[in-house]
Amino acid sequence: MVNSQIVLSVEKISKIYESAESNVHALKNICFQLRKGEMLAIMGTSGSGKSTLLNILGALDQPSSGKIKLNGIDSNDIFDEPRATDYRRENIGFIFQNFNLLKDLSVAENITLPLILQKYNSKEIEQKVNEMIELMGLTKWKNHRPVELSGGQQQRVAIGRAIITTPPIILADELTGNLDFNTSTEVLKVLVDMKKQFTQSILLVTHDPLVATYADRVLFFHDGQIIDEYHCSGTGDIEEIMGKFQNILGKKSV
Ligand SMILES: Nc1ncnc2c1ncn2[C@@H]1O[C@H](COP(=O)(O)OP(=O)(O)OP(=O)(O)O)[C@@H](O)[C@H]1O
Repeated sequence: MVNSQIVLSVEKISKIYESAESNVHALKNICFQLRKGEMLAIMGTSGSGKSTLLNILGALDQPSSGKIKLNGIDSNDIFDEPRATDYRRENIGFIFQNFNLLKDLSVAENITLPLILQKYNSKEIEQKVNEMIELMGLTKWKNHRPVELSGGQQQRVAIGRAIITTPPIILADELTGNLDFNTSTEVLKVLVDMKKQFTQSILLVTHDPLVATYADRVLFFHDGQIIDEYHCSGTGDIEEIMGKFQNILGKKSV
């Protein structure tokens, strides 16, 4: 359930990439909020600023102006190392298109890592990891290495790893980009189940309207701005989302 608590507040974020030849205004006064338990999808044309936004939310890059507040922490305080690394570890779970699992570690060990980094004790670690592996339907694969798993199974491991510490926010970048339709559907259902079970807040960037139908809300980006919004409450209409996306694609050629 989405509740009224605001987890992430993006306040007038702008980003200008400066170079000798020209300046690129990649984000222009972006404002939005994410509530606890909400899944928000960001869709947009190529070059509309999605990766720039993800980098800023993940404390990998600084905005030129504006600020973000995550779980009450003001972003102005977090962009310098080593604080940024601690901030990421404590507040953000990442899910990537290419899974980014550690290839020499087993499924269980990959899921364990964030708990070790956050200094959970060994009893808690064992219990949490076993529970997560069961929830993800990966019990049979617990001691296998990622290379022995299908793409969908690997992405389930990545979801388990991102959510195991129930961070304030999960950032997902094209999480179905390497998966076929059926596997994407299976992975998205797992993600939605996890979201409900842990009241987890998730922001995902996607080109895939199927992904957006599972979100609670979609923000459409074009040329560094939010130009449309769609409330789907987890049962979005793929035709309607496609229609809005086509509209943005049309704007691109104007
Ligand atoms: N490091 C950089 N230096 C200069 N310009 C950049 C840099 N990174 C991105 N840009 C520019 O900023 C704008 C937004 O880029 P961004 O990568 O955020 O878009 P995107 O929506 O993620 O695109 P795509 O869907 O193609 O990945 C683009 O015009 C891009 O060329």
